[in-house]
Amino acid sequence: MQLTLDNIIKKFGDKEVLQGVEFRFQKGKIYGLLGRNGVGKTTLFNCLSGETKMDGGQAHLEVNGVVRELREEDVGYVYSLPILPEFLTGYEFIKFFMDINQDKRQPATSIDTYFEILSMAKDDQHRLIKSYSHGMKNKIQMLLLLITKPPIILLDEPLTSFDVIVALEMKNMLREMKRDHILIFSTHILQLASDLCDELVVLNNGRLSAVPAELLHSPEFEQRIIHLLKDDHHAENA
Ligand SMILES: Nc1ncnc2c1ncn2[C@@H]1O[C@H](COP(=O)(O)OP(=O)(O)OP(=O)(O)O)[C@@H](O)[C@H]1O
Repeated sequence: MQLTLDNIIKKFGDKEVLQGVEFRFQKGKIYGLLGRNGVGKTTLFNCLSGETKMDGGQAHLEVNGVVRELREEDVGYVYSLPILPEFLTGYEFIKFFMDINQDKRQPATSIDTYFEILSMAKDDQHRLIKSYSHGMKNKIQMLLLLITKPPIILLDEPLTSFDVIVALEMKNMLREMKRDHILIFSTHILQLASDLCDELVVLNNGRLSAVPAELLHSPEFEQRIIHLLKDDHHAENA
Protein backbone atom coordinates (compact mmCIF):
# COMPACT_ATOMS: atom_id res chain seq x y z
CA MET A 1 0.00 0.00 0.00
CA GLN A 2 1.32 3.41 -0.95
CA LEU A 3 0.04 6.97 -0.59
CA THR A 4 1.27 9.34 -3.28
CA LEU A 5 0.98 13.10 -2.95
CA ASP A 6 1.26 14.88 -6.24
CA ASN A 7 1.83 18.62 -6.40
CA ILE A 8 -0.60 19.54 -3.59
CA ILE A 9 -1.29 23.25 -3.36
CA LYS A 10 -3.26 25.12 -0.70
CA LYS A 11 -3.66 28.88 -0.41
CA PHE A 12 -5.34 31.05 2.18
CA GLY A 13 -5.93 34.37 0.42
CA ASP A 14 -2.56 35.44 -1.00
CA LYS A 15 -0.64 33.05 1.20
CA GLU A 16 0.38 29.81 -0.50
CA VAL A 17 0.90 27.49 2.46
CA LEU A 18 1.38 24.27 0.45
CA GLN A 19 3.35 24.98 -2.70
CA GLY A 20 3.44 21.67 -4.53
CA VAL A 21 3.78 18.94 -1.92
CA GLU A 22 5.14 15.69 -3.40
CA PHE A 23 5.81 12.52 -1.47
CA ARG A 24 5.31 8.75 -1.34
CA PHE A 25 4.38 7.14 1.96
CA GLN A 26 4.51 3.35 2.36
CA LYS A 27 2.62 0.92 4.56
CA GLY A 28 4.61 -0.52 7.46
CA LYS A 29 6.32 2.71 8.44
CA ILE A 30 5.64 5.47 10.90
CA TYR A 31 6.50 8.82 9.34
CA GLY A 32 7.31 11.79 11.53
CA LEU A 33 6.25 15.11 10.07
CA LEU A 34 8.39 17.97 11.33
CA GLY A 35 8.06 21.65 10.63
CA ARG A 36 8.10 24.96 12.40
CA ASN A 37 4.95 26.55 13.83
CA GLY A 38 2.57 27.75 11.14
CA VAL A 39 4.42 26.00 8.31
CA GLY A 40 1.29 24.06 7.24
CA LYS A 41 1.37 20.61 8.88
CA THR A 42 -2.24 20.76 10.02
CA THR A 43 -3.24 22.25 6.67
CA LEU A 44 -1.65 19.26 4.89
CA PHE A 45 -3.48 16.84 7.19
CA ASN A 46 -6.75 18.70 6.63
CA CYS A 47 -6.25 18.48 2.85
CA LEU A 48 -5.61 14.71 3.05
CA SER A 49 -8.57 14.05 5.33
CA GLY A 50 -10.91 16.03 3.07
CA GLU A 51 -11.59 18.60 5.79
CA THR A 52 -10.08 21.33 3.59
CA LYS A 53 -10.29 21.45 -0.17
CA MET A 54 -6.95 21.47 -2.01
CA ASP A 55 -6.41 24.27 -4.52
CA GLY A 56 -4.34 21.99 -6.71
CA GLY A 57 -2.76 18.57 -6.91
CA GLN A 58 -3.94 15.12 -5.96
CA ALA A 59 -3.51 12.30 -3.48
CA HIS A 60 -3.67 8.68 -4.64
CA LEU A 61 -3.77 5.43 -2.76
CA GLU A 62 -2.37 2.23 -4.21
CA VAL A 63 -3.76 -0.95 -2.66
CA ASN A 64 -2.73 -4.37 -4.04
CA GLY A 65 -1.59 -2.82 -7.30
CA VAL A 66 -4.80 -0.82 -7.83
CA VAL A 67 -4.39 2.96 -7.81
CA ARG A 68 -7.31 5.24 -6.99
CA GLU A 69 -7.95 8.72 -5.69
CA LEU A 70 -7.74 9.05 -1.90
CA ARG A 71 -11.21 9.11 -0.31
CA GLU A 72 -12.33 10.71 2.92
CA GLU A 73 -13.07 7.33 4.50
CA ASP A 74 -9.49 6.16 3.83
CA VAL A 75 -8.18 8.61 6.40
CA GLY A 76 -8.40 8.44 10.18
CA TYR A 77 -7.41 11.64 11.90
CA VAL A 78 -6.33 12.00 15.53
CA TYR A 79 -6.60 15.70 16.37
CA SER A 80 -4.40 17.35 18.96
CA LEU A 81 -7.62 18.73 20.50
CA PRO A 82 -10.08 15.85 20.31
CA ILE A 83 -13.64 16.59 19.19
CA LEU A 84 -15.96 14.15 20.95
CA PRO A 85 -19.59 14.15 22.15
CA GLU A 86 -19.10 15.36 25.70
CA PHE A 87 -22.66 14.51 26.74
CA LEU A 88 -22.06 10.74 26.33
CA THR A 89 -20.00 8.39 28.45
CA GLY A 90 -16.95 6.84 26.81
CA TYR A 91 -18.74 3.51 26.79
CA GLU A 92 -21.94 4.93 25.22
CA PHE A 93 -19.98 6.69 22.52
CA ILE A 94 -17.86 3.67 21.61
CA LYS A 95 -20.96 1.46 21.58
CA PHE A 96 -22.64 3.94 19.20
CA PHE A 97 -19.52 4.18 17.03
CA MET A 98 -19.29 0.39 16.78
CA ASP A 99 -22.98 0.20 15.79
CA ILE A 100 -22.68 2.74 12.97
CA ASN A 101 -19.49 1.09 11.68
CA GLN A 102 -20.72 -2.51 11.66
CA ASP A 103 -19.55 -2.93 8.07
CA LYS A 104 -15.97 -1.81 8.75
CA ARG A 105 -15.12 -3.41 12.06
CA GLN A 106 -14.10 -6.91 13.12
CA PRO A 107 -17.41 -8.39 14.35
CA ALA A 108 -15.66 -10.70 16.81
CA THR A 109 -14.06 -7.91 18.83
CA SER A 110 -16.21 -6.87 21.79
CA ILE A 111 -16.44 -3.42 23.34
CA ASP A 112 -14.77 -4.75 26.50
CA THR A 113 -11.81 -5.98 24.45
CA TYR A 114 -11.41 -2.53 22.92
CA PHE A 115 -11.40 -0.87 26.34
CA GLU A 116 -8.93 -3.47 27.60
CA ILE A 117 -6.55 -2.54 24.76
CA LEU A 118 -6.72 1.05 26.05
CA SER A 119 -6.33 -0.02 29.70
CA MET A 120 -9.27 2.19 30.64
CA ALA A 121 -10.77 1.46 34.08
CA LYS A 122 -14.46 0.44 34.23
CA ASP A 123 -15.58 3.51 36.20
CA ASP A 124 -13.83 5.80 33.70
CA GLN A 125 -15.60 4.07 30.80
CA HIS A 126 -18.94 4.97 32.36
CA ARG A 127 -18.17 8.62 33.13
CA LEU A 128 -19.22 11.46 30.81
CA ILE A 129 -16.56 12.31 28.21
CA LYS A 130 -16.95 15.91 29.45
CA SER A 131 -15.06 14.93 32.60
CA TYR A 132 -12.20 13.15 30.80
CA SER A 133 -8.67 14.49 30.81
CA HIS A 134 -7.10 15.53 27.49
CA GLY A 135 -5.10 12.27 27.46
CA MET A 136 -8.22 10.15 28.02
CA LYS A 137 -10.00 11.93 25.17
CA ASN A 138 -7.02 11.20 22.95
CA LYS A 139 -7.21 7.55 23.95
CA ILE A 140 -10.87 7.44 22.88
CA GLN A 141 -9.88 8.94 19.53
CA MET A 142 -7.24 6.26 19.08
CA LEU A 143 -9.84 3.63 19.84
CA LEU A 144 -12.01 4.89 16.97
CA LEU A 145 -9.12 4.06 14.61
CA LEU A 146 -8.72 0.60 16.06
CA ILE A 147 -12.39 -0.01 15.33
CA THR A 148 -12.59 1.25 11.74
CA LYS A 149 -8.96 0.59 10.71
CA PRO A 150 -8.65 3.24 7.97
CA PRO A 151 -5.59 2.62 5.75
CA ILE A 152 -4.11 6.06 6.42
CA ILE A 153 -3.78 7.39 9.96
CA LEU A 154 -2.82 10.99 10.59
CA LEU A 155 -1.85 12.01 14.10
CA ASP A 156 -1.55 15.69 14.86
CA GLU A 157 0.64 16.01 17.98
CA PRO A 158 -1.25 13.27 19.77
CA LEU A 159 1.11 11.95 22.42
CA THR A 160 2.03 15.18 24.11
CA SER A 161 -0.85 14.99 26.59
CA PHE A 162 -0.20 11.42 27.73
CA ASP A 163 1.65 10.56 30.90
CA VAL A 164 4.78 8.45 30.39
CA ILE A 165 3.03 5.12 30.97
CA VAL A 166 0.14 5.85 28.62
CA ALA A 167 2.52 7.35 26.05
CA LEU A 168 4.45 4.08 26.06
CA GLU A 169 1.23 2.07 25.66
CA MET A 170 0.21 4.31 22.77
CA LYS A 171 3.63 4.07 21.14
CA ASN A 172 3.43 0.29 21.31
CA MET A 173 -0.07 0.41 19.86
CA LEU A 174 1.15 2.56 16.95
CA ARG A 175 4.11 0.25 16.33
CA GLU A 176 1.66 -2.63 16.20
CA MET A 177 -0.69 -0.73 13.86
CA LYS A 178 1.98 0.23 11.34
CA ARG A 179 1.95 -3.27 9.86
CA ASP A 180 -1.45 -2.61 8.23
CA HIS A 181 -1.50 1.19 7.94
CA ILE A 182 0.38 4.22 6.73
CA LEU A 183 0.95 6.32 9.83
CA ILE A 184 1.94 9.98 9.61
CA PHE A 185 2.64 11.69 12.84
CA SER A 186 3.24 15.41 13.34
CA THR A 187 5.27 16.44 16.34
CA HIS A 188 7.60 19.11 17.68
CA ILE A 189 9.21 16.66 20.09
CA LEU A 190 12.39 15.43 18.41
CA GLN A 191 13.00 12.74 20.99
CA LEU A 192 9.57 11.24 20.23
CA ALA A 193 10.22 11.49 16.48
CA SER A 194 13.53 9.62 16.68
CA ASP A 195 12.12 7.08 19.12
CA LEU A 196 8.91 6.23 17.28
CA CYS A 197 9.33 7.07 13.60
CA ASP A 198 10.91 5.00 10.86
CA GLU A 199 11.30 8.01 8.57
CA LEU A 200 11.21 11.75 9.04
CA VAL A 201 9.86 14.31 6.63
CA VAL A 202 10.25 18.05 6.92
CA LEU A 203 7.69 20.57 5.73
CA ASN A 204 9.42 23.78 4.84
CA ASN A 205 8.64 26.56 2.38
CA GLY A 206 5.44 24.73 1.37
CA ARG A 207 7.18 21.50 0.34
CA LEU A 208 7.99 18.13 1.87
CA SER A 209 11.50 16.69 1.96
CA ALA A 210 12.83 13.43 3.37
CA VAL A 211 15.38 13.57 6.13
CA PRO A 212 18.36 11.33 5.28
CA ALA A 213 17.79 8.00 7.05
CA GLU A 214 21.27 7.86 8.60
CA LEU A 215 20.50 11.02 10.58
CA LEU A 216 17.66 9.45 12.55
CA HIS A 217 19.81 7.68 15.11
CA SER A 218 23.01 9.68 14.79
CA PRO A 219 24.45 11.55 17.81
CA GLU A 220 24.05 14.91 16.08
CA PHE A 221 20.39 14.19 15.20
CA GLU A 222 18.89 17.09 17.16
CA GLN A 223 21.36 19.67 15.91
CA ARG A 224 21.01 18.58 12.29
CA ILE A 225 17.21 18.59 12.42
CA ILE A 226 17.18 22.11 13.82
CA HIS A 227 19.45 23.08 10.96
CA LEU A 228 17.12 21.39 8.42
CA LEU A 229 14.06 23.11 9.88
CA LYS A 230 15.77 26.45 9.41
CA ASP A 231 17.07 25.65 5.95
CA ASP A 232 15.39 23.05 3.76
CA HIS A 233 18.06 23.12 1.07
CA HIS A 234 19.97 20.48 3.02
CA ALA A 235 17.08 18.01 3.02
CA GLU A 236 16.87 15.38 0.32
CA ASN A 237 13.92 15.47 -2.01
CA ALA A 238 11.74 12.34 -1.84
N1 LIG B 1 -8.64 28.54 7.80
C1 LIG B 1 -7.56 29.30 7.64
N2 LIG B 1 -7.68 30.55 7.16
C2 LIG B 1 -6.58 31.36 6.97
N3 LIG B 1 -5.33 30.96 7.25
C3 LIG B 1 -5.14 29.74 7.74
C4 LIG B 1 -6.24 28.85 7.96
N4 LIG B 1 -5.76 27.67 8.44
C5 LIG B 1 -4.41 27.84 8.53
N5 LIG B 1 -4.06 29.07 8.10
C6 LIG B 1 -2.67 29.59 8.02
O1 LIG B 1 -1.88 28.64 7.33
C7 LIG B 1 -0.59 28.56 7.91
C8 LIG B 1 -0.32 27.11 8.31
O2 LIG B 1 -1.10 26.77 9.44
P1 LIG B 1 -1.11 25.31 10.07
O3 LIG B 1 -2.05 25.33 11.22
O4 LIG B 1 -1.33 24.33 9.01
O5 LIG B 1 0.40 25.20 10.60
P2 LIG B 1 1.09 24.09 11.49
O6 LIG B 1 2.36 23.73 10.79
O7 LIG B 1 0.15 22.99 11.78
O8 LIG B 1 1.43 24.91 12.81
P3 LIG B 1 1.64 24.46 14.34
O9 LIG B 1 2.91 23.65 14.39
O10 LIG B 1 1.81 25.77 15.03
O11 LIG B 1 0.43 23.70 14.78
C9 LIG B 1 -0.57 29.53 9.09
O12 LIG B 1 0.00 30.74 8.64
C10 LIG B 1 -2.03 29.72 9.40
O13 LIG B 1 -2.28 30.99 9.95
